[in-house]
Parts: sequence; C-alpha cells; structure tokens
Amino acid sequence: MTSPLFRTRIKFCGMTRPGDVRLAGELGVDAVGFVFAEQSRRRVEPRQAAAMREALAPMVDAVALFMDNGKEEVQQVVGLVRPSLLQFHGDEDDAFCRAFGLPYLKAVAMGSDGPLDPLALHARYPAAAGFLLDAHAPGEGGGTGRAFDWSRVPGGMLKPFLVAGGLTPDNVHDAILATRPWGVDVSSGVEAAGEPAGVKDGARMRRFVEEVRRADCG
Ligand SMILES: O=C(O)c1ccccc1N[C@@H]1O[C@H](COP(=O)(O)O)[C@@H](O)[C@H]1O
Repeated sequence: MTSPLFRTRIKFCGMTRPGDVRLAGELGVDAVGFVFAEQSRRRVEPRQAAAMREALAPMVDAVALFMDNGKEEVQQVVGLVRPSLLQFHGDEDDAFCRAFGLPYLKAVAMGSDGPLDPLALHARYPAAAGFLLDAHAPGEGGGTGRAFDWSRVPGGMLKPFLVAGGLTPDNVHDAILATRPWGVDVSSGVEAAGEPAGVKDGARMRRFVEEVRRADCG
C-alpha cells in the first residue's frame, strides 16, 4: 500500500499538564494550544504555559489562544511562552491579530445559520495564516464539546482551515471525510471523564491520532 501524500494536521488544545504536552509530541501531534481566554475553564497563567512549553518536542508548534485579551497581555504571553502561532476567538480585527509579528489563525463562529463566505472572510482577515471553523455561536467561547453541521463548510476556502468543535476519536474520521480540512483541533474530546477541564486522557489522545491517520488513508 502506498502512503498518502497529504496529512491532516492535528492540534490538541487547552493543555494544562506537561505530561499531556509530552505525550502529544510522542503521538505525532503538530501543535498544542494554551488557552489565555479570560472565561475559559482551561485558562493557564503565562508562567505555567512557559513551563509546559519545555515539555514540547522539537518541530511541534506552541499555539497561544486569546479571546478579546488586551494587547499588553498578548505581548506578555508572546514574550514568556514564545508561541509560534496565535489563535484569536473574539472580535479582534486583522490589525490587532497581526500586530505581534507572528502568524495567526482567526476562529470563525459556525454556530449560526448564515452562510460562510470565503471571499468576505479573506477580505476581513487578509493577514491570517488560516482559519479555525469552530462550533460556537458569535460572541461565545469555544471548548464546549459541541459540533457544528459540517456540510456548512463551503468549498473554495482561500486559506488553510481547521475544523473544531465537538470532535472526538469517534467522529473525527467522518469530520475529515466530510470537510477535507488542513487540520483538526480538539479539546474536550480528548479529555478524561470526571477530571477538571484541561486534563487529557492518554488513550483518547492516541485513538484520536489513529483515527485521523485512518481518514488520511481513506
Ligand atoms: O477551550 C476553551 O476553553 C476555549 C475558550 C475560548 C475560546 C476557545 C476555546 N477552545 C477552542 O475551542 C475548540 C473546540 O473545543 P472542543 O473540542 O469542542 O472542546 C478547541 O479546539 C479550542 O481551540
């Protein structure tokens, strides 16, 4: 059997423990995310994220996630944590998102009925490295474990996009076949039942990666 050339990128978000970060690298995950959004149950302090970053394998991206945080706070995180990618979930505009000299992903709320217009999105965020299509409604935070209707992902996205929201080891294979994204992003779906938000489950992390690889071979 020949190996596929294309590989769906994987991001595990909302990391709170160095051991989970280490395992993500060992499993071949492409990026891990640290959440700095004010209201998040997975929010970590910059120093905590900087310590977790030490557990990161080489060639794995550290992503810093914000939702309407102030400029000074983003700058502080950039200085301490040294992420290679930023992710913005709030009302930030393109000028704000690109002001930190790092590539960024802009989250797009897919939890409303309106159609997603790739041209309008590109015009609004011309400097975005890509988009993260997440299940939450406009103005809401993510990380809810809720999925959106994958048939709403339009063809002709002009930039790489990640699908997020309610992904689990049980549905990520179908999500990839339905949307053919550049990458997938998961938080709740690889967490341990009965533990505080942010605590990941090693077996679920492993199975999630296996299911993405299975989709890539399909
Ligand atoms: O994880 C959070 O707490 C969070 C808070 C505010 C904005 C975004 C957040 N997480 C992002 O949401 C997606 C989907 O999460 P889930 O898999 O449905 O739990 C996650 O990938 C994060 O990027």
